Amino acid sequence: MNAFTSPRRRPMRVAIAGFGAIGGRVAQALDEGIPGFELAAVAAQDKGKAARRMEQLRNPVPVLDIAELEPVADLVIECAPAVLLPAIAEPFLREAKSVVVLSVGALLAQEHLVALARQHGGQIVVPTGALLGLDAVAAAAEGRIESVRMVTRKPVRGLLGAPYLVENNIRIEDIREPMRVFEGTAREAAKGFPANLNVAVALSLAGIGPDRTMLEIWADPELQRNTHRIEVESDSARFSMSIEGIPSENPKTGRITPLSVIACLRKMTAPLRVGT
Ligand SMILES: NC(=O)C1=CN([C@@H]2O[C@H](COP(=O)(O)OP(=O)(O)OC[C@H]3O[C@@H](n4cnc5c(N)ncnc54)[C@H](OP(=O)(O)O)[C@@H]3O)[C@@H](O)[C@H]2O)C=CC1
Ligand SMILES: O=C([O-])CC(=O)C(=O)O
Repeated sequence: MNAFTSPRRRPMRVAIAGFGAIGGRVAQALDEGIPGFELAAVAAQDKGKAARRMEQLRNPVPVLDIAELEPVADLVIECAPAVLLPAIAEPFLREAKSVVVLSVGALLAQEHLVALARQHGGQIVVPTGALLGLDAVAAAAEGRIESVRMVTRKPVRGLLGAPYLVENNIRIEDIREPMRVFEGTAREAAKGFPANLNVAVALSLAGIGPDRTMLEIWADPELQRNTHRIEVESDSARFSMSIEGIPSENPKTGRITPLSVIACLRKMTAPLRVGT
């Protein structure tokens, strides 16, 4: 028996930083009940809007500022704009608590967070999110991986406003055919597409790192789903996998993303854990 699975353990108090497409759905699941966890508080920018959304929960919790979350929670789920990651994560990591990170791309520019977790005994958890197969990639990385390539295709509205497109004057609003808008490493993609390609960074952290994980991004005017296709070549296996995610209320974010967070929470306390 461990601290998480002990039946006598009091529920982990969860704070959700960001009450949008991901945070709202995870809050709903916690409100309906995930064994071993209880929702303690959320943070949002527009507190009035968040308070109205909160009315839909059976057991409403306070809407706080990010700085007020740590004292009331044992674990925080970061699902806010990427720039807020340090403000959300640092107080929890300093207290040896866990931080579930969705703005994974921001971790590359904030490497001190991993050092902070190591120093204080906290933990940063990156769920598979909108992707798939990170278990196989992590297993292959215990041997030798030669290459990891991902091709992402998104509907135009899922890419609009990305800094890389703006800075390079790449117009996709009126395209009539699929257009390749980016080719490069996961690290470069994280900078150029901070709200669209967290998955590429998650893939890179599970495997061979952000400078060797290669990525193509296509804008496709006919497409309805966020599509990621991954090819891995390693000394234990060659595998390819793809996922066609249905966009959520936020067209940049797939519906499966909050479900991945919910599954991740369940796995933390489950008496039977399946998958690495
Ligand atoms: N790892 C993965 O697989 C994926 C990761 N993501 C990433 O997850 C993150 C969240 O995505 P998503 O839920 O779709 O985003 P949304 O835009 O739907 O929600 C973001 C939330 O953050 C809140 N917020 C903004 N500023 C502040 C602030 N200063 N203090 C507190 N809250 C604030 C917003 O509040 P308000 O509404 O009041 O403005 C909103 O509730 C993004 O970084 C996204 O890129 C997305 C998809 C997949
Ligand atoms: O939903 C997706 O396809 C992935 C996504 O937005 C991200 O990685 O940020």
